[in-house]
Amino acid sequence: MKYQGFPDFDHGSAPRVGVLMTNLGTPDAPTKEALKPYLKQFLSDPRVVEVPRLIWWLILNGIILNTRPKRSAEGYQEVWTDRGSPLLYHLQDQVAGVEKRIADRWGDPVMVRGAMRYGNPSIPSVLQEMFSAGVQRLVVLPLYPHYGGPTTGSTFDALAEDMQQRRWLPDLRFISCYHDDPGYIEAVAASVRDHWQHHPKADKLVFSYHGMPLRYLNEGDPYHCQCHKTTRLVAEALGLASEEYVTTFQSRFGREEWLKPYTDMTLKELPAQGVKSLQILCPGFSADCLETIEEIGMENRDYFMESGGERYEYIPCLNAEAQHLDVLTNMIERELLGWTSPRYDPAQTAALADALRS
Ligand SMILES: C=CC1=C(C)c2cc3[nH]c(cc4nc(cc5[nH]c(cc1n2)c(C)c5CCC(=O)O)C(CCC(=O)O)=C4C)c(C)c3C=C
Ligand SMILES: [Fe+2]
Ligand SMILES: [Fe+2]
Repeated sequence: MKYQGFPDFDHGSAPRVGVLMTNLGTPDAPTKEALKPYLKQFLSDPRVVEVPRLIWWLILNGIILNTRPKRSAEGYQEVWTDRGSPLLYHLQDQVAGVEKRIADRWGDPVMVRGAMRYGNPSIPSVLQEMFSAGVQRLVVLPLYPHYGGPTTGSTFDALAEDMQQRRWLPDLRFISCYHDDPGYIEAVAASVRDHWQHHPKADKLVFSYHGMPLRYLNEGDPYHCQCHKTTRLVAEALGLASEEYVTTFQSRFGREEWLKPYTDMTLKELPAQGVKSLQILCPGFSADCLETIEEIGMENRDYFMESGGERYEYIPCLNAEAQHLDVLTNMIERELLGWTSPRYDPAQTAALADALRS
């Protein structure tokens, strides 16, 4: 059978609206055995590594997958919790929070689920669950504020690849970015203001975003511009002058030139320029993960302090903070309009019925 369907579909059953929230992915355990298949899936994606396939296959299987899993597993061990990987439990909390908000306003026809682009729960397995439950209209929200081919673009590929196998396709709405959404900007600014309530302002506020090869920007990826726009809008909301903040790019991988300035190099240079205290945030990540907790919270702290820095504070991601959940829900609700309507409050409906009867 070429196309997968639901032969036992009950014609006439009520169609449902679904919301799928996705993030990048994470290994099932912080071990080199679990890292190897995870990194293989991730790094085999041509959206992530744009290198001719045969050359990359040799490098990936001959070198990277023999060395990187052990090193990455050590990093994951530093951040692993009782609930597993932070990226996964934050996604679970974000989904639960949005689900509750949507259920309160829209009722049962809307089904909210979370999935990971790589690893588990996989996008195909969650789509199968949603379509089996009768979802015929689907809103997809990749939890990346900034559009990037390796992240958002790749998420769309995974959806498309799944749907190429299906007989009955849903209506589809895909939120490709929200880097300048006023609610998101305000939530990021509020997280900084909140931090300033308990810690005096530092010499510099560093906005650190995940990097990508410079080549992707030169070939038209909007990610770099969107990151700079977020920084500008948050800085405006905070009333910062241009010398009070800087945008940097982290998590370089491989030998190619990536977006600059690099976070690690910048932090090593700042103390010599008179910056002794800094606060750093990662607005490109909707949830804390290896790249923020370990790389920014630990590794880069050491670089700054060893180079003469005196105070270093990491401001956490928005995670499942109430304001963030409101922002995500608002974005989704804008997409739901026209597909379904907010349900009536049952008490109000009963009162109206009583009033009509009397
Ligand atoms: C190899 C190239 C990579 C590109 C390009 C890239 C882009 C990119 N990534 C994120 C967000 C995340 N990356 C995460 C982990 C991660 N990223 C890479 C490589 C590239 N990323 C690797 C090899 C890894 C795995 C960890 C490691 O071995 O170092 C994560 C998840 C972290 C977790 O806790 O599980 C996120 C999130 C963005 C936003 C982005 C560019 C737009
Ligand atoms: Fe990455
Ligand atoms: Fe740009």
